[in-house]
Amino acid sequence: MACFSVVCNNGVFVSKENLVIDSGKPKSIWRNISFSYTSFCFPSLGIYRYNHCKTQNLFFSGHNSFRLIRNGRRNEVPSLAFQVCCKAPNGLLMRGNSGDKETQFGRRGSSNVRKRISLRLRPRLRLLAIRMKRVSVRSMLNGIAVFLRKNIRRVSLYSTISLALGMCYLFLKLTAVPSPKIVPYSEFITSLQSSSVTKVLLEEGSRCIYFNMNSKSAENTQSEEESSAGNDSIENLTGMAAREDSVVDGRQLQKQGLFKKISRPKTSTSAWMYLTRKIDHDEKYLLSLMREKGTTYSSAPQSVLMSMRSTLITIISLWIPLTPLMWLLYRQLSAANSPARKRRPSNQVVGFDDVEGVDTAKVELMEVVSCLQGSVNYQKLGAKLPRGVLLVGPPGTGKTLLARAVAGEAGVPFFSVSASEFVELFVGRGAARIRDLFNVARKSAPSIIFIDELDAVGGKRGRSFNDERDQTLNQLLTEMDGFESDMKVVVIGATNRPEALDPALCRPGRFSRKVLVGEPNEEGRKKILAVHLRGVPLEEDPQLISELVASLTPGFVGADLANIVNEAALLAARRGGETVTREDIMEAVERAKFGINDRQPSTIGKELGKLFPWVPSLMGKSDPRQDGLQGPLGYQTLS
Ligand SMILES: Nc1ncnc2c1ncn2[C@@H]1O[C@H](COP(=O)(O)OP(=O)(O)OP(=O)(O)O)[C@@H](O)[C@H]1O
Repeated sequence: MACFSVVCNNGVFVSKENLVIDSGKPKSIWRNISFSYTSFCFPSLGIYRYNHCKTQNLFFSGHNSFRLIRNGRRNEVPSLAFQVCCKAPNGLLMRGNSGDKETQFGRRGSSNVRKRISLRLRPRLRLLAIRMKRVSVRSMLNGIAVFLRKNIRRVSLYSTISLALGMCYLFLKLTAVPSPKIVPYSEFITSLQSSSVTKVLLEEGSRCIYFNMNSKSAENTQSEEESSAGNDSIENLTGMAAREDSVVDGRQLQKQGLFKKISRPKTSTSAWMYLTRKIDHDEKYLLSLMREKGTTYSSAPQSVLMSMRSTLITIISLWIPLTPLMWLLYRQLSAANSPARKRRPSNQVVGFDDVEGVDTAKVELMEVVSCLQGSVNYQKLGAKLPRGVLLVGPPGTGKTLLARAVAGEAGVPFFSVSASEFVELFVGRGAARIRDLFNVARKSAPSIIFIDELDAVGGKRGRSFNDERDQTLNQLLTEMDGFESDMKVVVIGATNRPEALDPALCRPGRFSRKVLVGEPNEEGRKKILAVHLRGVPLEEDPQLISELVASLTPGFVGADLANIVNEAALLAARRGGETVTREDIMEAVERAKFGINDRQPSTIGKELGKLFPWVPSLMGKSDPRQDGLQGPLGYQTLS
């Protein structure tokens, strides 16, 4: 066993297989040692942590050392980095890192923090280095090519957007000119009055007034500005200095050239040095003042470049907040978001064999299947294929399953939607989706459209102020009318609330065929249970179990029975069994009937006791007279 890191004078060392802590003290002192924190790093698996390792992992090895068998894979070689921290009963903290020069006892310092950071960092870097070694340029290029091929549309869209943004940025950068200094209007007037303004430009179509001052005044203004900047700087520097002092200091510092960094460049490339905004109704005075002082003034339109610049900036600043909104809108409106999910016949795994206990409904739907497949020549007698079949019944009776079975048996494209998917935020979107769905179905005829929970859009009109829902329903009615007589598209709707449907939807020519999918009787329940028990490994004969459960579950629908079987399998898995036993099934029935509780003896036990008084095992009793005959359901019977 090779040791690759030996830590310390009095300490901890690591081997490939396990961790050995050499306390350097007699065994008796460290007997109750327990690990408070241990972490390992395995190169291929990332970092593994075994927190609060129990003492059962700790073995004495030799006179004065302990061994922690690590739980990782045997063939893994732990990296150098790991940490052990254990507390001895006498309160001393023993801490050791694989890279430590020495193990510390009862001492925590800043070096510990550094060590801990390096301890975390080192394995990650090592891992990164290992991964980098595996990376080859060719495989990377291949990966990129595959990615590009798969996402060509997205990539081209994103690159166009980035290119456009890049061009905008370049344009803004190239056309950027140093902006003139903005001054208050009052300052402009004062400068005019003191005849320091040399040239004025009034921009047409805006309130901007550009002006230049003679160099002396400009310098004065600049120095004033600089000294005020100096003040700010000094205030920043000292933070405590009085205002007046700081002005003096600022000037001194300015003289010393310390403000070179913050002072404006003296030579401006801009044609105009100052900018102010016009005040309304003051034009008369302004013009007379300029005339009086002999100032050169003119007016000019905004330059094309500048107007382009400002338009671009406006557009970009508008689009930045608008983009997420537009994206949301696009997602809402996109046809890719259409609720029609086309399922190919090959994907269908449900057939009529999987639906039991609803024989009448099955017969009705089988006829539709035969018509779709063309095995019944209904046209010869002038009959028409029913356009819509409405499956009505309580929840969980198998309406959806029946529709899927129809599609599976007919072997035609099946478009399954939930009516709630047509309920949209935007008026007209639900109707558009209906139109879209029917268009696709028509193109793939013969086909089946299944609309689950039809009452979500098919409710009576005019009862609410929801215009969008009424529009959606109108569209559905129109689409169902719009089928040509030889168009082999069947719409199957399912609802639990037929009374809530709009009468127009149920009239002949639309959902003309109404099929009741009711609660199954005992025979039906037995058959449904047999379907669901098909794939479950049972300890006993599935038929016996089906009969037993069917007799105990009056009023249960297919979904309840499927749930019982699933619960029983889960219970069996929980106790680690290989097969599902009768007890599991009984407990699952009890859970389905009465919920999960701890009552003893169990309620179902009592019920079973009433039904089968000769059954002692299920009532939790052990009857000494157990030498009876086997009953028909596999229970002990008394002779
Ligand atoms: N007659 C049945 N035969 C076999 N399994 C059934 C039957 N009825 C229901 N099930 C089981 O119950 C599950 C749910 O049934 P399904 O979704 O078809 O009920 P539903 O009548 O459409 O309910 P809802 O009205 O609430 O939509 C099915 O996936 C199936 O496992």
